Amino acid sequence: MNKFARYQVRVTKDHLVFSAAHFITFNGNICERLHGHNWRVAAELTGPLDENGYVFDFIALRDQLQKTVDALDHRVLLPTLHPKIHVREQDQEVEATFDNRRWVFPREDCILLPVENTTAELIAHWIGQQLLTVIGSNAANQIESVQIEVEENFGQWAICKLPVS
Ligand SMILES: Nc1nc2c(c(=O)[nH]1)N=C([C@H](O)[C@H](O)COP(=O)(O)OP(=O)(O)OP(=O)(O)O)CN2
Repeated sequence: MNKFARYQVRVTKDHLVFSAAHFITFNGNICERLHGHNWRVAAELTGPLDENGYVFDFIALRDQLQKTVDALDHRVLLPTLHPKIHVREQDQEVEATFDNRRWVFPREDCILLPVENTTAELIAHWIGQQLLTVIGSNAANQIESVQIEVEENFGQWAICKLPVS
């Protein structure tokens, strides 16, 4: 075996897609209108081979990623760390405000994400963190990094690579 070889596994599937609504701010004070995308997700893990000759079991990776994707599907994505979009949970509803604009959604239709803006990059970051909490490096695997790719619109991908300590 070549000791300098590096291995990766990558998973992407037609069903690793979530349909969700969001709005972001950009260039300081511009806030988009609420709109939706069919976001496609791919994951890639890097690390040494285990006794099976695996970096990580594709099937376990696919199934874990599917759980996170399903949690986002048919939801409104709201950022809880945005400096100007204020998100408040109230009984059965969630209220979001930005300057003099206000949106109210049923609580169960929303997912509140601890991100500063629901950009594809920060959604990819959050998905990567979710994956790491479950499959993080341990005795059974020695994953070195997790890379999540999120396609917001055809051919428009954001990629977040998280090193595993
Ligand atoms: N690097 C990033 N760039 C942009 C992001 C992002 O998350 N990361 N997001 C946006 C907006 O969300 C924008 O709404 C993207 O929507 P999209 O539908 O792709 O843009 P268009 O309006 O050009 O597409 P239509 O198909 O014409 O609706 C922008 N940039």
